[in-house]
Amino acid sequence: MSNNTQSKKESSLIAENGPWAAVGEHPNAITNRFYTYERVQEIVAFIQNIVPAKPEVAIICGSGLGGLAELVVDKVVIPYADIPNFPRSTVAGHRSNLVFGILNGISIVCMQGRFHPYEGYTTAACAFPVRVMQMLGAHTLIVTCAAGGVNKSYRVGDIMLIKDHINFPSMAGNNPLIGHNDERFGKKISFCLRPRFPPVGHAYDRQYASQMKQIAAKHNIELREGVYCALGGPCYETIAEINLLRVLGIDAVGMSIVHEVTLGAHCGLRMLGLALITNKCLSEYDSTIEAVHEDVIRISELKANELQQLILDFVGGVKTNKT
Ligand SMILES: O=P(O)(O)O[C@@H]1C[C@H](O)[C@@H](CO)O1
Ligand SMILES: Nc1nc2[nH]cnc2c(=O)[nH]1
Repeated sequence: MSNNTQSKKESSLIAENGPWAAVGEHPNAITNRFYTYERVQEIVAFIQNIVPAKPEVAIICGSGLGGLAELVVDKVVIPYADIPNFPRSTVAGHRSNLVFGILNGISIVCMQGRFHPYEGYTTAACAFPVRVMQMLGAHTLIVTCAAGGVNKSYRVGDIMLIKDHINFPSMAGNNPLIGHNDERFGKKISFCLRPRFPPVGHAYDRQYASQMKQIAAKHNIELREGVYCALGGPCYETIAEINLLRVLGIDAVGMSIVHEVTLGAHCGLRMLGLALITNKCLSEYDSTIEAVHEDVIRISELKANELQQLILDFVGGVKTNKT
């Protein structure tokens, strides 16, 4: 290859990938480049060809919680593997399907299986389906997950309404919005397109939270309310880490949600978060009980009905809100 051809090849790489593409770069710098607006549009167009109906509510199912999709009627299931450039879930308890249909009278899209940074995906790649679902028409996002109970009063099987989160990966410089800020993502609000510095202080919608509390009370389901924090995983926490999280006022710990909610806030979605406490976090050195993923899935499946009931009723209420 001539020097000229080589340098042309390098400059096109740089144009597409940024200044360090030809020489390698720090992994934290690899963020939102692959799922460009155009690539997301292609994925949206592919899906709309199969499912023309607009979903109003998007739901992301956590570990062992994908059974919710069984309640969807007039269902269209698109395996992630069939969608160009869509990642695959590689974790037990996460199927890899995008499910469309009607839930309690409202048009929904449900991710049966999410992506986690510990699977090797960037936070931007993990969360980009949020943008896909918003561009398909969703105005509301429900995120669910399995989590460890950090709060000592929490019991296995409790459901926690997520009031707020601590995004540890972002605090360490790993946020899905790092990189080019494409203002075409999301809808225009007042005079401002999606901002470079999106506020996330009210990412979890307070009105949705109070509706969820009423629904839980109606079903006699005790609902906790607390702060979720995401760590990178895939290790569960050390005892010292749990003790640290407790000092910080964190109630539940997991490995997901925060990057999805970040993109959801960026594209103007109203959001609700529910965490199922699948295990108590260890805080004594003489305890022999460790968190294991098999228990996480077992408890999720055991408690899925309660969570599904809450979501079913909530989705019905979203419909009422819209009319
Ligand atoms: O996808 P979620 O957050 O529900 O899954 C949690 C976090 C890890 O993926 C896994 C650990 O057991 O469960
Ligand atoms: N990080 C983390 N994620 C979880 N997901 C389910 N349980 C746990 C836990 O104890 N820690």
